[in-house]
Amino acid sequence: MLTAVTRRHATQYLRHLLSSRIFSTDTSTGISDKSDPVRSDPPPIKIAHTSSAGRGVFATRAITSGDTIHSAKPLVTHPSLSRLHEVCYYCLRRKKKKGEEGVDPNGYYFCSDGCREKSLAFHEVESRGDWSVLNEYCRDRGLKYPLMVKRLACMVMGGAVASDCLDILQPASLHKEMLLEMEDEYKLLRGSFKKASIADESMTFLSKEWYINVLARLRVNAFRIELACGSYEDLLASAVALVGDDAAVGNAVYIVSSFYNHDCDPNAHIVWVDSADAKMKALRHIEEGEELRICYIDASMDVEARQKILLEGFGFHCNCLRCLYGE
Ligand SMILES: C[S@@+](CC[C@H](N)C(=O)[O-])C[C@H]1O[C@@H](n2cnc3c(N)ncnc32)[C@H](O)[C@@H]1O
Repeated sequence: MLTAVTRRHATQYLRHLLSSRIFSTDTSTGISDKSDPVRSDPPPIKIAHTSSAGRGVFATRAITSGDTIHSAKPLVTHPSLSRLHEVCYYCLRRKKKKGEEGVDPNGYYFCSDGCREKSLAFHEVESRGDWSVLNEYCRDRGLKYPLMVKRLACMVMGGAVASDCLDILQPASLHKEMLLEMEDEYKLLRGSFKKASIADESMTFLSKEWYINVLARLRVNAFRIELACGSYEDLLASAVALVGDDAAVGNAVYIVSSFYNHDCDPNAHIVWVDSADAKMKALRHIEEGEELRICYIDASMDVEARQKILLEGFGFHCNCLRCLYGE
């Protein structure tokens, strides 16, 4: 539950986001899709309370099927462990050619000087640590969120973001086993920073409570990113990755996109083309005032499977029309 102070803070923060590049309608540095120009400001949405799903995103005017509703830049990204040296360490764009071009001394690839520059704030801190133990821990258990928390902690230490920048997002409710697991992850993370000789003053925010708070928000709000295949080679690489069940290039969290609620028959969806820069698109005609909803899961699953995943992963019983009719 938001307190009065955090609610005021959240409102100010949202205002800031709506006028900032995090919530962007500018495609010049994001995905460029000249055949489908993004409409000019302001974006046709507002965030408001829903009757049964907390806050949600509503259309402020009619939106045509296929329109880009808005573009979105991630606040935090992290490549999948199996793709660490195959995708841009900042925007998750796939490495085009084999070879050393754009690769830093640690073997990480940056697709452009822009991405290298934007990652300076966290990469300087991150490259001081030895993350092999944390990576191994995550790889063994199939975890991805601890890596995003590590990246966020480096961003905070590098001065790129405030330590409470995700507080506005809804957290997952956590059970006891999850909390115990998080305590271990926290110790591992803090220990790795200590070994990297990060000064205690730079880590004052990095408490166990901060770790749990951030991870609880990532659990509900982070997106798993699978890029469209741009070439025959990409297509084959994806097919190979699927054998290892890891087709995702990485994970990312966005602020405004995190306010979209779920429907098993959604009217909007999030699209990535070649990087973590995303677009929200309308799947059908949307009336002014209608709530925009995306599908969090594979919509082709049967109703029981969908209900189970939504309850266990996101903590709610879906009562969309498809679920009500048992479709
Ligand atoms: C990504 S957030 C969406 C924004 C959220 N409603 C908020 O106020 O920040 C996901 C959470 O929203 C709620 N939610 C999303 N879709 C829902 C639905 N169809 N029915 C009930 N709750 C839903 C659940 O609590 C879920 O964990």
